[in-house]
Amino acid sequence: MNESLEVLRIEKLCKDFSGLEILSGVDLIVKRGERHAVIGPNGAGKTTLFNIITGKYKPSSGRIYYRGRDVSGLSPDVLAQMGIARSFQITNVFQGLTVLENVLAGVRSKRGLKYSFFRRPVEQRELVERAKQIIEAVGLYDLMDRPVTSLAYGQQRALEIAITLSLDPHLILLDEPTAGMTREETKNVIELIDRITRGRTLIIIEHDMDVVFSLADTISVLHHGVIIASGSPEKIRNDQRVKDAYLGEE
Ligand SMILES: Nc1ncnc2c1ncn2[C@@H]1O[C@H](COP(=O)(O)OP(=O)(O)OP(=O)(O)O)[C@@H](O)[C@H]1O
Repeated sequence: MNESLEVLRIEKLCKDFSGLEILSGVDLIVKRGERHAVIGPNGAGKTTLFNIITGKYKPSSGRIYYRGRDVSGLSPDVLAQMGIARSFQITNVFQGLTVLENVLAGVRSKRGLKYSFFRRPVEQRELVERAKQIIEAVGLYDLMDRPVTSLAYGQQRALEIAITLSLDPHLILLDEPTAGMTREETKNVIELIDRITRGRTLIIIEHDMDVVFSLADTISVLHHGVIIASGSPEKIRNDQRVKDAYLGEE
């Protein structure tokens, strides 16, 4: 395999909480441009895996390589600056600010600028333009001067994706982006994710198998703390261990 195509390589990753082992030797490779879904039963450790990749938790043992560099145990800030972005939960954004102000805050933080720090007007204009482009891409252009609190649920999720994109990431991690959505909203947000993350690498945790099998080109199945299968949707659908452990008769 060509190493340069690997965005993420996880080797023998273990994590325990107070002696209770949640991840027991996860091996995972995510290639550039992949739409990679991580699936598995409730409590399998999917979110824990995300928390380790994004630096929120440190691994108990094992290594994580991002674009060829060992990033095991680095802080969330450093990893974000390196281009690993996790979708924001709307509860973490500035509720009183407008859509534009929130996305602008992301664009500024990517450039290492603080929220209230005024640059030369020309730079300021360039940042605002970039923020507007992203807002347009997620379909919120007409709402950009609205406060976050006035947005409908689906629109708030679109804003989360916009803020994630404002960090200009190489690797995007989305934890159940369709949770709590209606069928129609789910369809729209999946179409949106597919469109606006093209050319970037995506890892998604998702319980909705319709979403997984329509969006992902690679699926890894986490079960009892290890990846029991990884491959194309076709391969996963026909994998006997996966059927036994998780997909059942679906
Ligand atoms: N900070 C923590 N301290 C102690 N235990 C934790 C912590 N974070 C997660 N766990 C435990 O790790 C296990 C795996 O949780 P995790 O949220 O990673 O699973 P998941 O696969 O994302 O589940 P779900 O599909 O239900 O979201 C659970 O038993 C959970 O209680």
